[in-house]
Amino acid sequence: MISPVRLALLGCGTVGSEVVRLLHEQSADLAARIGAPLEIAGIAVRRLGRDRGDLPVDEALFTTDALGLVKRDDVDVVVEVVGGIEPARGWLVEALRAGKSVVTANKALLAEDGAALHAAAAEGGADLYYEASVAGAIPLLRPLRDSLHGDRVNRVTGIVNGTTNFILSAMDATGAGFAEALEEATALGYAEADPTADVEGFDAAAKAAILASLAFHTRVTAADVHREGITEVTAADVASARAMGCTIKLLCIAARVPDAAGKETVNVRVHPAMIPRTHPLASVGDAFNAVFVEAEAAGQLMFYGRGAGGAPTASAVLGDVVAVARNRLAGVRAPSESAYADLPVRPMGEALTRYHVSLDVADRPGVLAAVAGVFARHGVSIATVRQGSAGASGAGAGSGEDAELVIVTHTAPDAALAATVGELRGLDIVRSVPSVLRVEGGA
Ligand SMILES: NC(=O)C1=CN([C@@H]2O[C@H](COP(=O)(O)OP(=O)(O)OC[C@H]3O[C@@H](n4cnc5c(N)ncnc54)[C@H](OP(=O)(O)O)[C@@H]3O)[C@@H](O)[C@H]2O)C=CC1
Ligand SMILES: N[C@@H](CC=O)C(=O)O
Repeated sequence: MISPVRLALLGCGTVGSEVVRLLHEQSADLAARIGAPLEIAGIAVRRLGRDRGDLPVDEALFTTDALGLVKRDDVDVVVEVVGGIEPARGWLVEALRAGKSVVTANKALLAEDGAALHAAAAEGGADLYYEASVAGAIPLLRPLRDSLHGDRVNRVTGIVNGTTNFILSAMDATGAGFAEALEEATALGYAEADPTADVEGFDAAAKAAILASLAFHTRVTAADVHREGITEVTAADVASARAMGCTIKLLCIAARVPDAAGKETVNVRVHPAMIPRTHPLASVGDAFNAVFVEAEAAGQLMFYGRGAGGAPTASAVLGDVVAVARNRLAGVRAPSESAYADLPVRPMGEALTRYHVSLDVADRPGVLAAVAGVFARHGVSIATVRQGSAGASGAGAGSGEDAELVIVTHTAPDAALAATVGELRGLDIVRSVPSVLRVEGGA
């Protein structure tokens, strides 16, 4: 009789409870695929006695001693779906050093200190799998880690946060403002009680760091990622994007870029951006995720699906569990990730992109020339200018004394645009600068 592969499940919340359910419902298939049954050795949670609905699991398996569970001799594989940096890092380093393979969905930890986990895995000869940490159910990390290993990935552009995509899609569809769309996302259970990590871009920045590290065989941490959230995106921005044939998405962008001396660097950023409605990512609505990968030989690839939620994320977790269990039975471990490139991370000020700038200005002769002069002084070339009456946010809206200028630039360094906007804000002819948005993807 083949001995079971025994799992320590750390966490039994949104994702963990679905892992338990799938392990139960698919136990026969999983055993057939692995060549041995999977068994839950224990489940670590924060509080015992909590109502866990009709979860098909023996209450006696629950413990609050996660580290004790990890250290048990009868545990082969550790599945971590708790989240956060500590104590998760301590548990996983302990498991990996002891030769127990780890499956985790913990993007925050991987983005902050993935190097410590990889080092512990190498030391213990264990596997470290984390497909669920980026874009939930979408098979994305293993294609980057395995299938595209013969190619050279140059750029990854993604919508990797479901909550913000739901909010921006709702704003685009209904004309709602940010607060109203967030309220809807909360009512539907997409946004958490504290939505800060999602709406301020922290969640997407962690995913961007993981994607960039894998795509470019280097180490990028969350601290290396330029991050802006969507809280400043207004209904007026969304309407303006629409008028240009664009929509606004929170994008995660990781790209190889040469520096001035031609040396390769990486630029990794998360921010809202206008993209043309014809772009493959523009039609990604609701809480879906999608990631667009550009590789030298493969060309353009698109990965699409559910990036959040208990069951979709548990699907990715179990896929990893099957892989590490098979490796364990075969007595092998996946080759370690090749972070050989050690590419410098480019400062955001040097990132090149286009901009959509809206200005409320005094409507009198010479103003357009003065504004254009500021852009020219900072080396930012203007592509188009549209003038209308001052927007709803403009100080002189409806007075006939002010006008709204919407300027779209050619590609320019971020620092040059920031200096331009800084100088514009100091001019008495400029009443306000209600919005500055980046424009991506050929609009
Ligand atoms: N939810 C999602 O859609 C996705 C989540 N993820 C990632 O998956 C992980 C889990 O997320 P999610 O399921 O939503 O989180 P939840 O908050 O729903 O669940 C967390 C679980 O961890 C347990 N826990 C918390 N602290 C401790 C502790 N100190 N010791 C032992 N157990 C503890 C909680 O116990 P108790 O039940 O007693 O409260 C709970 O069971 C995170 O890393 C998240 O980023 C990744 C992709 C999508
Ligand atoms: N909060 C995240 C879910 C997990 O990654 C999201 O909204 O995408």
